[in-house]
Amino acid sequence: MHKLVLIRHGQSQWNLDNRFSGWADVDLTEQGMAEAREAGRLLREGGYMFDVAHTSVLKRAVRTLWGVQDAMDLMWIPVLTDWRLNERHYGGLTGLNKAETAAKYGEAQVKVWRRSYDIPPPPLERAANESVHDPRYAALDPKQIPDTECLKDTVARVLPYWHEVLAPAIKSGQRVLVAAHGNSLRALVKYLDGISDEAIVELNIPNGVPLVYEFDDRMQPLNHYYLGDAEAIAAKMAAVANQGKAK
Ligand SMILES: O=C(O)[C@@H](CO)OP(=O)(O)O
Repeated sequence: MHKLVLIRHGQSQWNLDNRFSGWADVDLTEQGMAEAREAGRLLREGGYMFDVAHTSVLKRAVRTLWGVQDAMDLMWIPVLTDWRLNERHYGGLTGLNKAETAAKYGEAQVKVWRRSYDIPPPPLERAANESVHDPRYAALDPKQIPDTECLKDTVARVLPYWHEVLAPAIKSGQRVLVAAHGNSLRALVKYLDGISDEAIVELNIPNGVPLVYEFDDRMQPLNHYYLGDAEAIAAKMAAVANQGKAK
């Protein structure tokens, strides 16, 4: 049996401020850093060990990984960063307050923008898209840099990373840790669990909680579970869902 551990970053400043983040490179709050260290403590106490870690090119995921590695005394393992694990690009909603956006456009519209499978938020104007000039994306074909993304678009970049990099590593026996984002992990989980386009709308991933997947030798998922207190995790998931309420 093979295991994979996924973790969404801890609370970011824009999670706290309830703003759409997407590719904006927002840092963790003190609480977010504490969540990362607590996740590392849970993993260490659960006897987990990793040979390699993968994360996005956004500092909230990178710093969460560092917190986990530090708490596990695993700062020495190889880390690969890749834009394909980035958060879903939030287009023209990036930086806006979610509750204010719901008050303006309605909660139903905000839920469509946040959670629908194939309806993207309004796009950024290319001229306003700072990622185009960001050195971390310099190696990409400019066409690969999105102006907005729906979850389907995120699936289309996350799954090649799964098939080309993560799954072969896990199958070869490597113990892999992935620190990423709410929607890039929803993209992966949708694929692993065969979740329908309709059902994925209701799936919310909590900040800073290890999510363990078990696979058979053919990399078919057998089981998955969060580590930690079930009630606290359910409350964190509900809090994520409620961020789109007008208040
Ligand atoms: O703002 C974002 O980029 C994401 C994750 O924090 O938010 P949401 O849960 O609204 O998709």
